[in-house]
This record gives sequence, C-alpha cells and structure tokens, in this order.
Amino acid sequence: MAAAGFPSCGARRLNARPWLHAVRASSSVPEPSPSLPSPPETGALVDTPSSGAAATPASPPRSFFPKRGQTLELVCESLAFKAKGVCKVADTGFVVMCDRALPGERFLGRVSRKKDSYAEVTKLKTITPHWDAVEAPCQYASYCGGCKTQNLAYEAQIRAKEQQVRDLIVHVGSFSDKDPSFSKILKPIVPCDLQFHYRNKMEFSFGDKRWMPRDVSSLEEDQVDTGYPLGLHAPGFFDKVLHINKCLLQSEVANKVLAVVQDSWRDPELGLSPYNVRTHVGFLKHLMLRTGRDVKTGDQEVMVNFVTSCYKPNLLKPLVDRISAIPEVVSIVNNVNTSVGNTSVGEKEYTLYGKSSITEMLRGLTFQISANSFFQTNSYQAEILYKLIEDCAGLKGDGSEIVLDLFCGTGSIGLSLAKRARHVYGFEVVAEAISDARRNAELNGIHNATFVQGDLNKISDSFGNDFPKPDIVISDPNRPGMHMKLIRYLLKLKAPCIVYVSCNPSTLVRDLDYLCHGVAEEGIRGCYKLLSVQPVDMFPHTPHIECVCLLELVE
Ligand SMILES: C[S@@+](CC[C@H](N)C(=O)[O-])C[C@H]1O[C@@H](n2cnc3c(N)ncnc32)[C@H](O)[C@@H]1O
Repeated sequence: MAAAGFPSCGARRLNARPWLHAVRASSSVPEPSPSLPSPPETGALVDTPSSGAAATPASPPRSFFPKRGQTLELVCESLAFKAKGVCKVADTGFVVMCDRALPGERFLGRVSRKKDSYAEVTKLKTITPHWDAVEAPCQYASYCGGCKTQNLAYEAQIRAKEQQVRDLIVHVGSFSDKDPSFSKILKPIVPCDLQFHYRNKMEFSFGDKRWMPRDVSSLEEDQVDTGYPLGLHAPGFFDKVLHINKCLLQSEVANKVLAVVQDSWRDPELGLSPYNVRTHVGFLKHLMLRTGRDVKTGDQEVMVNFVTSCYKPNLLKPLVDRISAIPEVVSIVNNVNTSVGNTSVGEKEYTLYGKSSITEMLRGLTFQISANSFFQTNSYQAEILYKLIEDCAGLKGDGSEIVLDLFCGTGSIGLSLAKRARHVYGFEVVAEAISDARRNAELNGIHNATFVQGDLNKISDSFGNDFPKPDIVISDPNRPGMHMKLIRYLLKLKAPCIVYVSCNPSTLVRDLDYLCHGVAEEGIRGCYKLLSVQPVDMFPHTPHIECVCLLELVE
C-alpha cells in the first residue's frame, strides 16, 4: 500500500527536512509535501483549459501544475492527514489531495485549491469505487463532517491510520525503518471494538440556515424540509447547519433526547428561536448531550446542556418538561453565553433539572463531569488507553516514585497512577479543569496528588523548583503538541522516562524528533531513545489517531 501520510515514495528514503521545517515553524499540523519526487502513477487529465505541461506525457515531474477549475481523472492511493485521499496525476507524479476520496477509488475531481507544490480537488463523480467499500450505516455519512470514512471497511480504516503514523515517524521524525529495532518500536494499532455509539459527548448547533448537499436526491424526506436546522456545522461553514435527527456516534439514549428536542423546539407555540451567528439575534445556540454512568448501578445517565444567548428559563421549561420524562436524563443545565462568539461555555450556568453533574468510571475511579469539564470522549476506549499508559509508565508500585502529569486536564491519568506512586503533580491551563481534578482526587480518596493551574507554553526557568525531580513524566498535550520551552525543560530535566500521549501524530513526531535527536537550530542535543509507539483508534470513522509513546533516557 502506498504511503499514507506522504505521497507514495516506494522504498526511497526521502529528505524530510522541508517537512520538518514546516512542522517546526508552526504549531499547526503539517500537510503533505507533494513536491517530493515520486514515480509516475495513475490519473489523467480530462480537460485542459490551456495546454499545460501536463498534456505532454513526457513532461518531467514538477513541471505540471493544474489550473483551478480543471477536471482530472484520478485514482486515490492512500489516506493522509485529515483522511484526505492522496492521488497523483498520470506521468507527472504531481500530487493532488481530495477530501473523501478513498484508497483505490477512481474518480473525477475538479481543482479547487492550489498550494505551492500540490493541489486540492473536489470530487465530482466516482468512476469505480474504492477497495474495501462498505455501505455507510449513517444516512448523513457522505456529507457530514464528523465521519469521513464510514464507507471504508473498519479494517481498512485502521490500516490507513497505522500507515500514516509509520510514515510520519520515518519521514518527519527521522526514525529509520531500516533500524532492526524499528519493527519493535511501532506497535500494531489497537482497534476500537465499539465502532458506533462510542462518543459520550456531542454538541449540536441550532441554526437558521439549513445546509444542503448539492445532490439532494440522496436525502431522506425529512432532510429536504426547509425548517430551522439543529445538527452539526456543515464542513467549512460557521453559519450553516446540517440538520441531524440521529448521530450513530453518540449513545442510543442521547439520540432519544435529540429526537425529543427535534420534535418540539420548532413548535411556534414555544416561541423559541435559533441564534443567528451573523446578526447575533436569537435564543438557542447549542445543545450538548453527555452520557455517563451511575456509579452504583452502572446504568447510563444523561446530561442535557442548553447553551443560550440569555437567561430565560420559562422559555426552556416546555422542553425541560419533555426531556426530563426520559428516565436516563438526570441533569439539565443551561449555559448562558451572551458573547457573540460561537463557543458553548457560558459565563453562567444554571441547573434546570436534577443534578449539576454526571459521573463516569475509568480504571476503577469515579469522575464527576460537569457540562464544561474536559473528559475523554470515548470512555470505553479510554480504559484501554489508560491501561497502555500505565503499562508504559511501569511504576514499581512501592509508592516511591514521583509522577509529573503535564496537560493533566481533570487529572484522570495522574489519578489512575496515583495509587502506585509517591506523589503526582499535575499541570493544566484551564482553571475549571484543575478544580475538577482536585474534586476528583477527593472523591476517590486520593491524597498524594497536587494539581496546579498554569500555562505550559509560558514556563519560566523556575518551573520545576516547587516539586521533586520526577521519575516519570506523562505528557498529553492537545493538538499543537509541546512548546519549545517545555521541550527545552524536559531535555534539561532528564527524567528517566517520558510517556508521551498524543492526539496528533504530526506534532507528536516533531516532538519525538526533538527529544531524541535534539534541536539542531538551538544547539540542543536529544537525550531520549524511542522505545515504543502505540497507535490507538479512539474515534472510528474519523481521521483522528491517538498514540502512546515511551521514551527512555539514554545519558
Ligand atoms: C488532550 S487533553 C489531555 C487531558 C488529560 N490528560 C486527560 O487525559 O483527560 C490536553 C489538555 O491540555 C490542556 N492544555 C492546552 N494547552 C495548555 C497549555 N498551554 N498549558 C497547560 N495545559 C494546556 C487542555 O486544557 C487539555 O486539558
């Protein structure tokens, strides 16, 4: 199978430095470097508005550059970043990326965007379907931005994710796959046994503009309805909402709640209006549904969070009455967000029914989750993820070791390690998450954990003076990865072991490269050896890939 994270390159070792610089220069995710030379592949020019170099099959690679609006016949070779299909134009090897093109699919695509050395196309028509095609169970799968690969067999999805991690490690991280130990370093991806209904949190938006795909013939009758939508933002539109009656990623009971809201909220007698993100007029902004578990019974419990532009509980009352009749609903809250921004975190939160938080269990611990707390979105797979983290951390269990939990969120990783450690120190930027972490420690009777609020992108030279030298560092940053200040700190700290947990393989491999090979631009030497990289599929049908990596100090 061709390279997933990179244009196909056969067995050649590519010079990854341009990629590396791009990754280092920004905290954003690198996009594939289509300028890398590659052998001629499938794909042909269908129409040529002007006689470009591509019309001549003998044109050398890179002399071809498609024009916007040009139609190309392409074959997708592999999946890359954001599950975009990687294709190459015949004879030239010119790389073209296409959203929703899947490996093996032959299709017509129109050039929609040109980058320095590659182009993006919009798929117009499939000529022959991709390998491993399956029927997507969700009626919205072909245009909803949430699941991009539902129509690719799950086995093929995880193969593509594994390949993407492999390519990034080799080409961006500069870890050689010729090294005999490489096969031991990169572990096979851990699949998710629950491929649907795995999300414990979904956020839907109320809108006054319904987004429709161009081809409405595929739509169910209720989709063609032109009423106000409640659903997910259409990919690329902040003001258009794809109306959704059911999401197969959330729990069945959350879908029950969604159905009740959908049935009621547009009733003119209720006087409810969607918030307009352009004019800033209207009441209902978002509907957030969280599913947890009752600690005593293990039964599912649901929290419903209405995000509104002002506080008008009487307006919400009819909805609250209907929703609270669902036995699993134990909490209905109202976050009031008066700002013009589109976030769901309110300046004030009111409990309209039942409790103000729900509970979930992870690795034998109980977590109280409020509407705005961060919590692992796939609780089922988080059990496995945390077990892998625990195995990597390899705590002796005699209570002698210090754990530093960087980007600790609500403390769930640190707390799950605390019983085997001397003390856990957690750092996190969000103040509410720190309060939750402290509360979670108390709830579970854990007294050897300290959680501190602070921005890890802004640490000073005195960072680390307030806690003992850790034996184990856990680092679980969000998508931008670690700031150079933190990398420098870790390289100076020289803790015996680092467990790096990442939801973004692109920034992960950049940071692994720094920790192991140093930062040449700054004259800093790396001092870690990469022992293992374990990809984990936390989010089937989406492009997201989680990895747990173990690094050992080598000097
Ligand atoms: C991927 S989450 C991990 C949370 C936690 N480890 C867990 O498993 O639940 C990343 C966390 O990093 C926090 N964060 C993001 N930027 C940060 C920064 N500059 N300094 C400290 N924490 C940050 C986020 O608020 C978030 O809680």
